[in-house]
Amino acid sequence: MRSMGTQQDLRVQILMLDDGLEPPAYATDGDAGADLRTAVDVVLEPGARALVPTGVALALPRGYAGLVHPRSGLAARHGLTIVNAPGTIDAGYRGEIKVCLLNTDRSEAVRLSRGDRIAQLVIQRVEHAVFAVVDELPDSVRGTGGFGSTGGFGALDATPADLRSAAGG
Ligand SMILES: O=c1ccn([C@H]2C[C@H](O)[C@@H](COP(=O)(O)OP(=O)(O)OP(=O)(O)O)O2)c(=O)[nH]1
Ligand SMILES: [Mg+2]
Repeated sequence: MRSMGTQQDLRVQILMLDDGLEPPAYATDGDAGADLRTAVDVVLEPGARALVPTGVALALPRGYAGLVHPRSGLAARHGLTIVNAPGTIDAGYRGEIKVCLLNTDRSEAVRLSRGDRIAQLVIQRVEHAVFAVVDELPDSVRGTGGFGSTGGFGALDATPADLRSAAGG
């Protein structure tokens, strides 16, 4: 069932730069992402990428961002992903949303036709920080540990060869 919107839904103005395409829409009620369509036919050879126009421009309210995520079905079936996933659409951006698609499949080309749903736009609230430079940060349980410090993948200073031999390879 396609969502018709409720009173709580955020109103976002969109401009269709390509009248022949369907506007972004949530495929079923409650979906997080509204599907974006390609405005052009595209063939992506194995390993190739392309910046694909969607024919859509937005005016997001300040305090929101649009995140352009891959679609999991295309990813699982064809290896199609987005190079900069998730792409960030700033509230102040009024240009066309474009999607930097990448075919990660090693042997098959991905063929997309104008109007195909290629990505999904998740609109989220975002904080705008005021960065306060300090001399010392407050303590925390994690501290400075990162990059696998909680275990499972070897230590940060391990070489790729160490990691392979730890993995039995
Ligand atoms: O997948 C994306 C990512 C970004 N954009 C548009 C909207 C966004 O507001 C603008 C800038 O994106 P970003 O900040 O990620 O790119 P940048 O390389 O930092 O460019 P800029 O210097 O314009 O900020 O480009 C897209 O159309 N698709
Ligand atoms: Mg930027």
